[in-house]
Amino acid sequence: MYTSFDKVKSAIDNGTTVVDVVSHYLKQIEAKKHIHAFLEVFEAEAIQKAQEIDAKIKNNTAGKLAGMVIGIKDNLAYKNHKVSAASKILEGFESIYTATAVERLIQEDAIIIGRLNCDEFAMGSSNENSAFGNVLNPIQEDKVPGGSSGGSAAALAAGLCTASIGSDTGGSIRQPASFTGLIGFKPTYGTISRYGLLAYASSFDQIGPFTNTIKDAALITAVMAGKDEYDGTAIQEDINEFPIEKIEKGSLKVGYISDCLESKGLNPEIKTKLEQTIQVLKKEGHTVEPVSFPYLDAMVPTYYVLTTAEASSNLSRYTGVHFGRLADNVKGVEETYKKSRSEGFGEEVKKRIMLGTFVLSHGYYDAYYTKGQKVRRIIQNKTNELLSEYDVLLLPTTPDTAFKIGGVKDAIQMYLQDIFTVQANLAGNPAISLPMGTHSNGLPFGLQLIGKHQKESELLSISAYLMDLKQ
Ligand SMILES: NC(=O)C[C@H](N)C(=O)O
Repeated sequence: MYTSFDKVKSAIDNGTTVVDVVSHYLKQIEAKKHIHAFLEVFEAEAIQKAQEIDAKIKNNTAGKLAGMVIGIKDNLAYKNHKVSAASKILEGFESIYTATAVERLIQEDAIIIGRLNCDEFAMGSSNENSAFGNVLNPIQEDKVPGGSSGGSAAALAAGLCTASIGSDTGGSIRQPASFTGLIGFKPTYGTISRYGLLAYASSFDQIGPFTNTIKDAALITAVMAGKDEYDGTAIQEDINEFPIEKIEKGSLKVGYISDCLESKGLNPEIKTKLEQTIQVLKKEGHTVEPVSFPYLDAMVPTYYVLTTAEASSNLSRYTGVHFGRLADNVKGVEETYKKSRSEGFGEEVKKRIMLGTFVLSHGYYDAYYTKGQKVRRIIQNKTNELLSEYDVLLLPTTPDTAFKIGGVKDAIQMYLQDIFTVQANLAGNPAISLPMGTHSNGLPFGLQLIGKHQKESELLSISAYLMDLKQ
């Protein structure tokens, strides 16, 4: 019912209260409990906030997001609320501060309705790595919703909030958006402050929204974006708006990455949809050309060498002493750390910490970490070179549609989910997954656009245009 902010606002204009809107979502959350999108619902608090915002609306003092009900991924800090990154090691931990992104949403009167399930520390592509149980894809419940922001995708796709927030290190917003038929937007690295985002791989992590409309994606992202004294890697300017401009016929230069289109693992129906999209764009007079990006094979290895290295360092703070869960009956530092970490972290997280420690270790550092950094630079340079000639790059979001729960057992197979999404994180560019098709198996899938650094308006404008062309 309230699938976009415009719909919420028009209901409010016609006499619906924000309390009504929140109550609607709470009922839906209860009815769809079994998909397990939420780890916690802030029921009483959301109703109370809604009452306050109803009063503000009456007094004409409400913020830009009054009436917007948002779920946040469980790796975003929210003062006096639990945050666990879906890990046992942080079970019961309450945050003592609020992430900048969340704070800015609240400042504009968005209502935070709860914390959303995800893969533990954002490591995964199916949400099966959550320590608190997996999430069902609301489109077909025997399928995964994708990951790591699987709860964020499932909650919005099931109609449990107006929008949701996730984080994207290597595709964690775009891949679940593709699997659930949503828009998933990863802005340029640094557009949104990472302060209060539980770090996985700091030079990759970026917060972003899941929405049903481009207008909502632009609005929410702009609210969260802009400089922040708590994150030195954040953009140095204030951002008020990402205006959506009209795209004129024949004005675009689109490069489609032929290596992705020809990739062996790509589902033929996704390939066909991409080819059709290319034809539609050409018919509208745009320049659409194949471009070569010959590093597809290097993408996943480079991503996993570098992100695991960063993760091994970032996750060293979870000792059971400073944060979260302390193992029972332990003596001395070594035993305390060992037992708390062994019991607190899940298998995938442990695997990545070990891999990251290995690639950073003396003797292997140059062979893996330094080499990985060099390849990253080559990928960045090539991406920028292509985007100096084209407005956007067009490629699939995922090789296939959502898979069966438990259906992908092989780690490499799981990592290959990210083959088309990690380019934007390695290069830092903004990228978006747009719900462009439905497969004959009944599942949605997305197409992806990669834009120029800090040109979110341009990317969102082209996205809106492409989604309109589709209809
Ligand atoms: N976090 C992400 O962006 C997802 C990616 N599949 C990973 O496991 O690293």
